[in-house]
Amino acid sequence: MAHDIEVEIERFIDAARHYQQCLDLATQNQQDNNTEEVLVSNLQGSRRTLLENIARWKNLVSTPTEHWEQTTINFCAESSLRWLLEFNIPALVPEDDQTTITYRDLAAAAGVPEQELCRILRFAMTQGLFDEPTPNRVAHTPYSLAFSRNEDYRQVVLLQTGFFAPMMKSLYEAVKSSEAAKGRSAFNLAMETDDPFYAYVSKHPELTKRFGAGMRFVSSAEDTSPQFLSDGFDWARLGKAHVVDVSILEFEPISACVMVGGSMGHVSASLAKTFPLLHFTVQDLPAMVARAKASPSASLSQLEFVEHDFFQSQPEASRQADVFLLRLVLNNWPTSKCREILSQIAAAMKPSAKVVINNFLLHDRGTLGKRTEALERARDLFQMAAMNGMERDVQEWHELIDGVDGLDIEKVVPQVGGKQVLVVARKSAQ
Ligand SMILES: C[S@@+](CC[C@H](N)C(=O)[O-])C[C@H]1O[C@@H](n2cnc3c(N)ncnc32)[C@H](O)[C@@H]1O
Repeated sequence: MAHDIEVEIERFIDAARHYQQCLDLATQNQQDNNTEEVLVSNLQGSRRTLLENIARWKNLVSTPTEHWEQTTINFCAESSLRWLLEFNIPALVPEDDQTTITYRDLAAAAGVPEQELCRILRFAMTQGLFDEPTPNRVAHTPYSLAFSRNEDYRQVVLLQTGFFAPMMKSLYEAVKSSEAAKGRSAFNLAMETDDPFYAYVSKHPELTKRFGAGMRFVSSAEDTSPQFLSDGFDWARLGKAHVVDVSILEFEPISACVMVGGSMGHVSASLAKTFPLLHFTVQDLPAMVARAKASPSASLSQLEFVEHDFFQSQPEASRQADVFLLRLVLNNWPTSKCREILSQIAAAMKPSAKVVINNFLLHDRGTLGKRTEALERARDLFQMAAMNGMERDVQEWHELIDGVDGLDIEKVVPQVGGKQVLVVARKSAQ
């Protein structure tokens, strides 16, 4: 244990030294654009290493009592954050770093009681959110300022704290009352609805808006770009071919500069641009198809949108398809449901057709940094709570496909240094 701590201290000091060197170089400001790119990437790397080290340290040095204390801090942090963002407090604090606002003026501007505001802000300040540089006057920190400058960031955190958090907290009740056996999830319990997750979100405009903001924010913060899908499968070799993409993207259009042709069917749209000989049939439920047909993607001649429920037999036209593409779909469903979806596809496949699955990959325990692993596992728990879905590791992808009559796995390709995986399957020999 003492040795572990010693090694951890050395790692931490190394990362901190590296971080400081990067900062020093950056402030000397004598570099050209190329050096600046390297510096930014080095800074990013050493910042992440520091965060990973801190996560390991916390686990290493905390006693059970301190973990309990941390849990108290965590749930207060979550609820105070929601309170401050719902009342849009960040937008009411002056952005200029020389200017501050009194608690009284801030409370009046937000229309909230001064005493509650003050108590909630003083807790939030312990988490790096806002500051009180002189008594009774509130100022921004870089963290609180980000909410005032980036509305998508505010919306995505409101989605987490106001919608995802209650859903995650119902995981216990969901298992206790065997909701999965009734086709329901923790989400159904928390929201007191029988609607499936996506149907519920699309019926609630405020939630749909928050999801749209969430998708924009996540696509700028994480590498979920379709580039890996484009590079990882030999699309060019198909020549003139027909691809059935079994789902559209779920929520509001993302700006055309982020995703080719708007978000509706953005993955097919992006592949269509790179591989002009491919023709795409993009399927989804009726409401999604109606929205897609009204989006900019509808004008692309290589794309057609078709209503289809993937638990039903594929339309006759799919029998000529060369590829069935499932991107970020199967993690939304438990294995038995995934097999139903894949069986419908297998039944429609011509002998030379392929199934291409693009999803997140669960890495083996202990092979990633603690914080990265926690985020990956959190994504898996989110799928469990929302839709009884799951993220899968390499073995689980094999098990899933092996359990589908008429499909054989061809290859599983993890993204090097990334979060994604490509699973390619072919029709079993008769
Ligand atoms: C996570 S999104 C897929 C995202 C998209 N493929 C992408 O890569 O961005 C899941 C999609 O599955 C669709 N979906 C859910 N149930 C469906 C069903 N029974 N049949 C067809 N599509 C369905 C939803 O409407 C939603 O568009």
